Amino acid sequence: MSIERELFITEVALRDGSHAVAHQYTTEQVTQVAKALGEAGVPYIEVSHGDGLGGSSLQYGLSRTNEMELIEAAVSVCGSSNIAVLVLPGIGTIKDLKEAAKLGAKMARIGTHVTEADVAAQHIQTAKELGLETVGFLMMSHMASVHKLVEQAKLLESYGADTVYMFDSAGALLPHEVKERIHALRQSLSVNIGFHAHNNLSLALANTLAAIEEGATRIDGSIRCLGAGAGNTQTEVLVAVLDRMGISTGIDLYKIMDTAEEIIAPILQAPQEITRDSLVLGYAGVYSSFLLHAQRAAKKFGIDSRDILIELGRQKVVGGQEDMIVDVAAELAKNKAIYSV
Ligand SMILES: CC[C@H](O)CC(=O)C(=O)O
Ligand SMILES: [Mn+2]
Repeated sequence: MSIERELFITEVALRDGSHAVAHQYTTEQVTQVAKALGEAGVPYIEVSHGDGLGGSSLQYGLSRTNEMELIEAAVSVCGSSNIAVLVLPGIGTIKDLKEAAKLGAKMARIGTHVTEADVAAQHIQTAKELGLETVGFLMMSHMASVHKLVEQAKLLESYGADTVYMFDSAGALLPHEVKERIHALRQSLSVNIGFHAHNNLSLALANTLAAIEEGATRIDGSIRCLGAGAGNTQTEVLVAVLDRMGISTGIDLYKIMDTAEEIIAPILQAPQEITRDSLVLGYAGVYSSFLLHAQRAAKKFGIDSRDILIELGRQKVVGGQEDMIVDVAAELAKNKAIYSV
């Protein structure tokens, strides 16, 4: 039986949420979550290291479990849902992509920094050749003008992406800025438009609704907000709100709420609240996945993690420059020592 959906939700807790659990997912956890999400009727479930295939490293954080094992486990229990994998060219390789496809992944989501779309060409083309539904996405979209965003999105479309997403990776955008950007994308592209929010300024749902109003039909959610920083648009809340708006997602509201309460809540290492640090991510426009790295560096150097995040925002540090977090912390600690004598 085919389910009627006007809007397609990709659940990202098993990928974006990997940042929040320091990439420590076990096969048992992924199996339990993917099975429940499948039963709830979630169309796409993303499973990968937080930084995508191949992300397990000292730079990004070592995974507890090989992600191919997690993908295989999710595929075996997800029913008619599709498993998606995330790939950042430069981290994830074509070989990783082929391996994930062989294990049964059905969607590839290939992303770059908002000004670097050209590095995604080969990965997008390969994903299409592998028969995968293919998403191209642009991260840290608050850092580019609307004109630049559209230019880069058109490149992703020209490489063959079926859908182009705008990612508000820092949770820094305000609703009117989301509207303007999604409107421009909708006007300029023929493919599906998607949106991925972070809740650092408590705007994930408002921004998501703004994106939908402007024509986005592919939306990322994280159940119980399990994602980097303050997490993403909370899936079960989004499903309820869309239902009230008369927009069908094909997701069973009771089942997704039960999954959040009974399966996800016990996995959370800390409540997905907007803490002072996650608030600063949105305020300063810093990549949400930097949160735990900055907190660790703050502890090591005896300084306030907010100062590290503000400085990273000032220096416009982007994904892939995680080593800068320690450099910035060391510099701030040195200055603090100099000025305190
Ligand atoms: C893969 C890096 C990053 O976490 C992708 C993402 O979810 C974002 O930019 O928000
Ligand atoms: Mn994210």
